[in-house]
Amino acid sequence: MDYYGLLGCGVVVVILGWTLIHGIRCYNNKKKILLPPGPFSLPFIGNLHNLILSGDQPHTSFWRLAHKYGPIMTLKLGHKTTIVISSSLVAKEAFKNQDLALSSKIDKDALHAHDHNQFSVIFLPASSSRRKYLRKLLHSSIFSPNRLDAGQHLRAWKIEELIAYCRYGQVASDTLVNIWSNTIFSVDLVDIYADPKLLRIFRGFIDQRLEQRNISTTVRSTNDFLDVLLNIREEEEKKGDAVLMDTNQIQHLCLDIFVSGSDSSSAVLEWVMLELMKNPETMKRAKAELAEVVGENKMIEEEDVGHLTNTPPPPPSSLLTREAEQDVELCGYFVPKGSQVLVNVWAIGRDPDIWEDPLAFKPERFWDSINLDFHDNNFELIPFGVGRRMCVGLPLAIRAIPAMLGSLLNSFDWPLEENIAPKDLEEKFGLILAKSRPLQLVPIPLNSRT
Ligand code: HEM
Repeated sequence: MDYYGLLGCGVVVVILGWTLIHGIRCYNNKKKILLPPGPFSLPFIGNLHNLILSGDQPHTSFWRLAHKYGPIMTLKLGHKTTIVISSSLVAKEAFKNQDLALSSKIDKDALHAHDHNQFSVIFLPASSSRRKYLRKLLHSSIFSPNRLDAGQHLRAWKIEELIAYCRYGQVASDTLVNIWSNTIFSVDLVDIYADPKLLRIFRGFIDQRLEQRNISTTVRSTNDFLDVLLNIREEEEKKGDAVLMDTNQIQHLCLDIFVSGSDSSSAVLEWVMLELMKNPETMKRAKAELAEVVGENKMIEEEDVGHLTNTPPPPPSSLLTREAEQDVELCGYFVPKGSQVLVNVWAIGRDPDIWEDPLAFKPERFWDSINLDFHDNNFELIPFGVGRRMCVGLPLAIRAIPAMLGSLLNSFDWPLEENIAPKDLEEKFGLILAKSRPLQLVPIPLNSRT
């Protein structure tokens, strides 16, 4: 075949190929799969009226609507298409098979202030190489078993301080903030935590540490998370690599850890204490176990935690919030690119098909699985999230929170507050459900028993 013959064949092949691909696309479009079912939506406001009129918190409204429309439903929140997942089976289907496509976070304008969206492990797209790098670093440099062991004395010391003061409530959440701030910077942060300009505060710590390191290049006495990050930066500089771990990145990473770690942990502690107050038998059993395993009036070490069955942290999460990075087919329905995907963790944790007597506080329901499996195969229990976005602080949370709770129970009697008002049981909506008003209890030191 001559040159022109070959060229002609090539053109025909290209045209046929294009026609075939175009034909397949058209066929797929016609085969159109539908969005999940959901209530009729109004122009502009979508289904916001369904949520507002119910008078409930968003997670409870979603739960009620799911009874009518099923475990995967579509709502329009304003103009935004929102897919709400309310069962462990659909969550499993979504995150076992489509995790990457569903692992981006919902973009919010507020995140663009100080470019937090560009540096945050929480808000960078799941496929971003910077995010992968940061997540790996958090696993290996702050939440690895060795690192956590190394920082254990520090956390124990903070709990001792708490027990010493014990003005419970305010102090408990302050202690948790200080545990994280000591892990990162080796200083207490709580007095300034209320300041909204946390990034600026972190900057001050970083500059101060850099100065100390300049004065003495050999001594790295704190060896906390900040030192680890500055060491990484030094390595990058030495190798002449592009410096990823610059001061800006360090500030944003610290902000992520503070925001994620502090509220969630203090919420758990408050809810467990409240539940124990409401369930005196369970409180009695927990205290008896602590006295037997550790000895009355002693602090609980993190290594004791694995031997205790009565003090599991109940999950205070409400919703996991994700955004579909591409079109996805889920349980036979269409989840369009750009839609927000909400997983109602609250509803899954209260599903009567999974949990017997789901609203009762029964730590004994976990006795068969002392080491609660919060990991990926167990979609019935996902307070720490799932897949690529799963809580990176989990290994710390499941050691530090029970140690703190156990120490409080083992050092004090907590007289039953007879007038727990209905308001005390109310939730304040957020991705982590806090109490609507702080729990105030009066501890009685054990050695003051008559
Ligand atoms: C009982 C306490 C805690 C609960 C219930 C909790 C829950 C969660 C949840 C639900 C997520 C989102 C997961 C998802 O979207 O799939 C998350 C993410 C995260 N948590 Fe936690 N958390 C707790 C403690 C902590 C602590 C102590 C830290 C650190 C000190 C921490 C750091 C983080 C970070 C950095 C992320 C973002 C992970 C990512 O996007 O890759 N958390 N957590």
